[in-house]
Amino acid sequence: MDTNKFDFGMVGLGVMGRNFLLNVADHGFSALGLDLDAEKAKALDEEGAGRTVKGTTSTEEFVAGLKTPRRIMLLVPAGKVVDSVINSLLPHLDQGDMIIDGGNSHFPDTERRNKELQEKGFYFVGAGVSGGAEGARRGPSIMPGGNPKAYEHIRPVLEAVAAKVNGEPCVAHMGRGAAGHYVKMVHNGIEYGLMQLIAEAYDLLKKLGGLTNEELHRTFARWNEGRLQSFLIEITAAIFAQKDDLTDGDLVDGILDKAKQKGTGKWTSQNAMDLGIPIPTIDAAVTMRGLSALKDERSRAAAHYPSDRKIKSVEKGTIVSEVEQALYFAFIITYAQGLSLLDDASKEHDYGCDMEAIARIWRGGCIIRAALLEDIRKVYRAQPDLTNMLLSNEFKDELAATEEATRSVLKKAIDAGIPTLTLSSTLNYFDAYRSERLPLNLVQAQRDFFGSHTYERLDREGIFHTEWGS
Ligand SMILES: NC(=O)C1=CN([C@@H]2O[C@H](COP(=O)(O)OP(=O)(O)OC[C@H]3O[C@@H](n4cnc5c(N)ncnc54)[C@H](OP(=O)(O)O)[C@@H]3O)[C@@H](O)[C@H]2O)C=CC1
Ligand SMILES: O=C(CO)[C@H](O)[C@H](O)COP(=O)(O)O
Repeated sequence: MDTNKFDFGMVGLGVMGRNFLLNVADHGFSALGLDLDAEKAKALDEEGAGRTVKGTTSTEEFVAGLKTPRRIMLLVPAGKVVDSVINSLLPHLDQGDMIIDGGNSHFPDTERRNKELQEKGFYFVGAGVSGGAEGARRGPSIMPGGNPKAYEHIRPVLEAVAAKVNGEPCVAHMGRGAAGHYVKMVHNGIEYGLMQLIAEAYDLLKKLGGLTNEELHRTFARWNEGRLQSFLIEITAAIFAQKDDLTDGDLVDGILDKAKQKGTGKWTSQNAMDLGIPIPTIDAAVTMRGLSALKDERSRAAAHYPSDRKIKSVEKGTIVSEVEQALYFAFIITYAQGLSLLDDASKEHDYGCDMEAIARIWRGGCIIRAALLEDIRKVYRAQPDLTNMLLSNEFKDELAATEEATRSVLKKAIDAGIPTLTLSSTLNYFDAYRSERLPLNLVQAQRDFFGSHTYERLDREGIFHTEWGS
């Protein structure tokens, strides 16, 4: 009865939705798209020519055109739009239909929508999608969570369209409730951390080593052939080679140094704070976006505190080698921080996340894909209950081997007055994490001194309070 109807529906035919839907159609599923903008619906018809793809601006036509139980994905801006789209669809849907929110929704919203839709007899899947336009078109990494029965129903489509690494699709059920959007949020937090580390590496290479854009291009391209191999290193190499259409210079030099943010990095830091899980690399990266946005104030501060600090140049080979080691050291620790947050959140929210599956599906399609994730996957396959991958033997030797270069480059950065908030936070996290004794005994004493907050002792059990100074 449904034979002339479409297999899969998409609401939102912008950058992600249009490309994702064309990808669905490439894999033999008929695909119907809805957007309020007639131009976008028409563009889908044109781009989808030769495949079973159609765009519409009518919600009624869209819903009526889909096979039941319906599989409807939303790729619309996160926030109120998602609720508004769901509310516009609901009166037309049948029990058992499924809505998949593929945008970057905040996980508490997903939790709420999950409950509300389940109570009304519909399935809801909060699914993180990563890979940008190209990923959506050719194979993203997909992080669906929620009811496992719902996942089984969309699994064939998602496995077909997802990126593949060694034949394995970069999609898996992430866990119960809002697990999919939680995992995507942390993915983006790691993304912020890695991007800022790369930006600091660029600053160090340029200011300490005097590398030109051409040399930066070649350096990053070479790094991408080695252990730093990753999407972000690859695109960074390409960025340094990009000429500016509007001037004779290189495009990177003409771009305003104010980084925007949509909120996923900040949410990661906020939730990590709520759970008490330290992720200082990601926190520092979010802070640096904030600092970058204060461009006018920074200009005033630069005039207020002029620096006559001489930058002692470093031989190019030395700085390139040290920065490569520091980046590798920091990449490992950034993934470790993000995954330790996920491990804790999974327990706290009862998501039931499989850490190996997360590392596996991040190996391809997404923005943080990297060769390193294969090693991380192996760690969690061998020790699924590890709270922090730094406790495994896998990275012990590599961290030991790259630690000295990280210290060396940071000393030079401090001497030269080059900001390295993210890289130095990463090293400090490592130093603190492996310190059996931290000076926080003094903080406990201070808390007890001014607020009778009590303390525990090293030498005996119990809770103590002292009348300090008496
Ligand atoms: N761009 C990226 O690289 C990535 C984005 N994401 C996430 O995916 C989601 C979509 O992002 P993206 O594709 O970039 O955003 P776009 O703004 O490019 O596309 C969103 C589309 O949704 C349409 N839309 C808005 N409201 C409605 C509605 N009520 N009914 C139907 N269509 C509607 C918009 O139309 P109109 O413009 O006319 O309002 C637009 O075509 C976001 O949550 C984003 O954070 C996730 C990973 C990567
Ligand atoms: O989800 C993504 C990739 O995985 C998006 O590209 C992300 O929204 C970019 O975030 P921001 O605008 O905050 O830098």
